[in-house]
Amino acid sequence: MNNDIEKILYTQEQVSNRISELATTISTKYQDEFPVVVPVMTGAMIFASELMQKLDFKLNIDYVDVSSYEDNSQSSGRVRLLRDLSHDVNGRSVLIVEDIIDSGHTLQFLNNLFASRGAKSIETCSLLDKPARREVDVDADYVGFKVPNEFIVGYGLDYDGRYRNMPYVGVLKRSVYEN
Ligand SMILES: O=P(O)(O)OC[C@H]1O[C@H](OP(=O)(O)OP(=O)(O)O)[C@H](O)[C@@H]1O
Ligand code: HPA
Repeated sequence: MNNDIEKILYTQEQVSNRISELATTISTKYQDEFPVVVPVMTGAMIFASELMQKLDFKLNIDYVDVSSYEDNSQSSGRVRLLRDLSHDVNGRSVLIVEDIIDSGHTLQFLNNLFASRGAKSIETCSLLDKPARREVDVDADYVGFKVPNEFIVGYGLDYDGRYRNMPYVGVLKRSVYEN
């Protein structure tokens, strides 16, 4: 285990098994929908690539890149769209794929954006949910795991651009970000 990690919350095997369960649930729901699936870069890329391979229905893959964490561990509440969709979502079902819902600002911003463009339905699948930190009233429709109010890294989640490629979900030691 990486020295900066306090503890492992979910191993690679546990995460992969949960992703399979999520994919089965979502596949039942989306058989006739032909949705646009929208991973939110950069954090969701590792989870989304595994999830999307297990989704068993017709879909388009797109992505957005947004940013709200300017000082690396605190949400600014101001979400910036760094890369927009290439698909028109007017009249389409949209499935947002996130790595984590924390304050909820990112998800609220994306829900509003896609609703304003006339999406037929908007749902979210997030690998992790940290409900203790919610600042706005949004929730994911499909959640892999609820996590405690700690700073989480691995499986796509970063601190200062690092740890995204760790093949497990872990808690970052406070000493790494509290100085
Ligand atoms: O619910 P919130 O408080 O908005 O936090 C969740 C968002 O924050 C992180 O993204 P970040 O902006 O750090 O970019 P990244 O995906 O490139 O790490 C994470 O990947 C989510 O998209
Ligand atoms: O706990 C977290 N870890 C990494 N990125 C995040 N973005 C929001 N919350 C987190």
